[in-house]
Amino acid sequence: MRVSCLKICPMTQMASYKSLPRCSIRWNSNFAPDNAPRATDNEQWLDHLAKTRKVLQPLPEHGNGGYLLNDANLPENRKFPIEVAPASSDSPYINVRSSLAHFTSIQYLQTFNKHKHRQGNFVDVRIIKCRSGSGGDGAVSFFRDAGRSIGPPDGGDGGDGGSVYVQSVEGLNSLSKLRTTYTGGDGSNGAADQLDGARGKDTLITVPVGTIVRWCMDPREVRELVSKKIKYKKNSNLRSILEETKLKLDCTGKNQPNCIQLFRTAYNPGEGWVFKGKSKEYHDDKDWFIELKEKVKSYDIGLFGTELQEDRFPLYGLDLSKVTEKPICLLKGGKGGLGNMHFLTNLVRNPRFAKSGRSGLEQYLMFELKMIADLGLVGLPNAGKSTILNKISNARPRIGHWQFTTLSPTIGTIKSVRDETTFTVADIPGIIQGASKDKGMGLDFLRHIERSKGWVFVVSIADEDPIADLNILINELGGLEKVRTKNVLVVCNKADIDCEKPESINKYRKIQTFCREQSWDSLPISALKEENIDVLLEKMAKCALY
Ligand SMILES: Nc1nc2c(ncn2[C@@H]2O[C@H](COP(=O)(O)OP(=O)(O)OP(=O)(O)O)[C@@H](O)[C@H]2O)c(=O)[nH]1
Repeated sequence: MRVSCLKICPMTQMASYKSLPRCSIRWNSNFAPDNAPRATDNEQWLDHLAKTRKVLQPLPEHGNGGYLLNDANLPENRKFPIEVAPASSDSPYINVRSSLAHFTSIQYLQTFNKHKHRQGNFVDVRIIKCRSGSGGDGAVSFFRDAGRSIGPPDGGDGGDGGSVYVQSVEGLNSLSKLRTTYTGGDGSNGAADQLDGARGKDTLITVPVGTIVRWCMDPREVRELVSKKIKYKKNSNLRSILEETKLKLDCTGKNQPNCIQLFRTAYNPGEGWVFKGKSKEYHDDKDWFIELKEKVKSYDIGLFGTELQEDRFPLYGLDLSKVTEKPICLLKGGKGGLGNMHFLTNLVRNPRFAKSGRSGLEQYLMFELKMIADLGLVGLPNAGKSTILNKISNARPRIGHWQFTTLSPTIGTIKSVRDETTFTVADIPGIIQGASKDKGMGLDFLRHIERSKGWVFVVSIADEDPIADLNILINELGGLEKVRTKNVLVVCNKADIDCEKPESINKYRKIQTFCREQSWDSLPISALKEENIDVLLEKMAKCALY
């Protein structure tokens, strides 16, 4: 029995249907495997490579940003400040310098890891080590049979390494279940009888919709770097050190850099051989091997060129704001090495060498979950945000009379009374003065309302100066300019407290005037007593949907 299969010779790039022998099958000992590349095929291929070397130079032109990770996936906040340093004339890359704070997460560098103390299982930032598999080595083997002690080379190619993929799916709402490391399987080595090695197993990272994947530095390296800097600058804080430390990256992109170029640790073109029997030194002395290496160099250059095209990661990250139909490749596995059957020529009769597989890629990637809610509730701690969400939706965030009862965001879904359309509202932890400098719970949770259409400011009318509270919130959120990019509604909660007193009315009037100047809507409510909730819902729907 013989199995018919399609075998493509990487040298001739020609495909032919031939019979492929399988190990357990007895067959005519006078015949070597008939689909092995022959000496003439191989010579033609090697000559062809030598002639086409110029065509296969590593890609000097700036690619369009990779085959999968293209512009369409860039997040909205893609414009973080970068300095583009003019690349040297011989470099095919654009050098980009940007603050380390853009490529790391402060949560992972703080000794007190805030994310571990949140409510429930909610985790919205993870730094994950990803490694794609290495390609297997080509095999050095010769056909043998009863009547033939040594036949033509029949070593198969190594299998390709497994890749790391990511896919966003519905039904998940935390990154807590992600592993700390994802590794693609290594490709198996080739074997005798022209058997190619098995492909390494791919690995898939499943994340919630709304996750952004960014390239980042090894957190251990960043921690070392920061601790060294803190020794010299005693008074500086973590955030300012990250802001001041600039990171230089090789990027690609036509006019503007858009992808970070990743490099594999592997051999130079023409190198990367696996020897069996005789050593590398023995072969390096031989003219025929030097000549062969020169020719194979072209094959390697072509291979490295393809890798350079594929091994790129979007500078501003990969935005998985919708369900991804097919998994997206983050890190591609290494290519398997060529078996010795490809090196039989009229001059090289017994190639006791094969090519080794290409290494995989190892990178740290930061997964950041940005929940996608139509409206975000923002307010100082204790303003009554959770109470509002509790009253208007089925969500049950924690409510308490102490500050920072809410430690993680909660999303509630609301059905508009008027036209039955639904919208979502996110309750995030309270913001205090200095939150942008990491005071209180910091501003990390803002990521969850960054993409919201509207922001609902909740102030407590029972507080001494609600207008000052509103200004604190606006300043911490980045100032009026930034706030104006959203639909804004200002809700004065706790209107049941001292509602008849002229001071309370005055406080509300001041807010009303301020809002009118900004063309924002405002209204007083009592979430606790459910007063004015219907009007609130109507105004919220307007804010979220129009
Ligand atoms: N009198 C009165 N009390 C209210 C009203 N709304 C909320 N409260 C109370 O205010 C306190 C804080 O309410 P929360 O809803 O937890 O406030 P929060 O803004 O979510 O607070 P953080 O979780 O710290 O951000 C609770 O004791 C509520 O019962 C209201 O309309 N009137």
